[in-house]
Amino acid sequence: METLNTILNTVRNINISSVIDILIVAYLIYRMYKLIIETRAELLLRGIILILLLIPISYIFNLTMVYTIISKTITIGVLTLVIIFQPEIRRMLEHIGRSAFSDRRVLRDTDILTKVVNEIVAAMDNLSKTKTGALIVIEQDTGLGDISETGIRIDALVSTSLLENIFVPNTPLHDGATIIRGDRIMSSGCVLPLTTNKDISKKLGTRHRAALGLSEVSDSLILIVSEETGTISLALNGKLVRNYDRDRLQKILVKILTSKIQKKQTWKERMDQWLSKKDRTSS
Ligand SMILES: Nc1ncnc2c1ncn2[C@@H]1O[C@H](COP(=O)(O)OP(=O)(O)OP(=O)(O)O)[C@@H](O)[C@H]1O
Repeated sequence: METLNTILNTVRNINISSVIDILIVAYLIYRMYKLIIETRAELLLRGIILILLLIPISYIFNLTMVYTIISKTITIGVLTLVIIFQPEIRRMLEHIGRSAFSDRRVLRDTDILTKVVNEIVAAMDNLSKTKTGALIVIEQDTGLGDISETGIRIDALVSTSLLENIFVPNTPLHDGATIIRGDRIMSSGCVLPLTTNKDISKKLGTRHRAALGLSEVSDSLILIVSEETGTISLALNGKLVRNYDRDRLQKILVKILTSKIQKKQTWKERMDQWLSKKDRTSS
């Protein structure tokens, strides 16, 4: 009866700020869940949930030793979690920042986007045919200013011939990654963070590990040409997909980058686009 009264009292005390409070916490938990699921943190999270479940169980069944150990180590546990989940927490905060503020790094014009993609894809295709190792990063919402500073500043319009030139073996810029922001090549010879994922194939060398590493801590699209096989791969959100041919690469890049544009368009921009399309078809 007492429990029922407590529940009723709590329900009676719910006001608009409690609802907002609950919604914010639910949203944060949901984002955290989405980021953790299918990552190396997923198994860890299951283990933690299991340990947390042991607290009420040990309390109910009077398992004094288990209860004392778990409840006493929980504070250290929280600190350890922050350290272990650091990349995931970082990604979550960046996601929240991204949804809150619009960014101008991403291409907003579909015509320019198509042109930039065409130039990149043609370069990737040629580099693949000549088995020239290459690492190209297309920056999205996560700013890569710090990584760009590890290389040599270029600041030139994206073009197939320039990209091909950059990766000519034994030239000063060929080592490391080339970073593209919008329709410009920002810099080349940049050093990317290597992945710490122990599950990836031993056959993959540092170029692919560097691509995966950056894709784990940013939303960039990272393209790789293998020097050994000429294979084209794409790293995105901590995953590496291999064996792209020219057509598939073109399609996937346009698809991902266009969806970014659409997400970022304001209602006014969408309306203007719709009206201009309508004008074109009626004239
Ligand atoms: N941290 C890094 N950031 C950027 N580029 C890197 C990094 N580490 C290595 N690279 C690039 O990768 C090259 C070495 O590639 P390696 O042969 O080890 O990789 P791989 O994944 O086996 O690729 P490939 O199939 O082309 O041989 C280096 O010469 C350098 O250009």
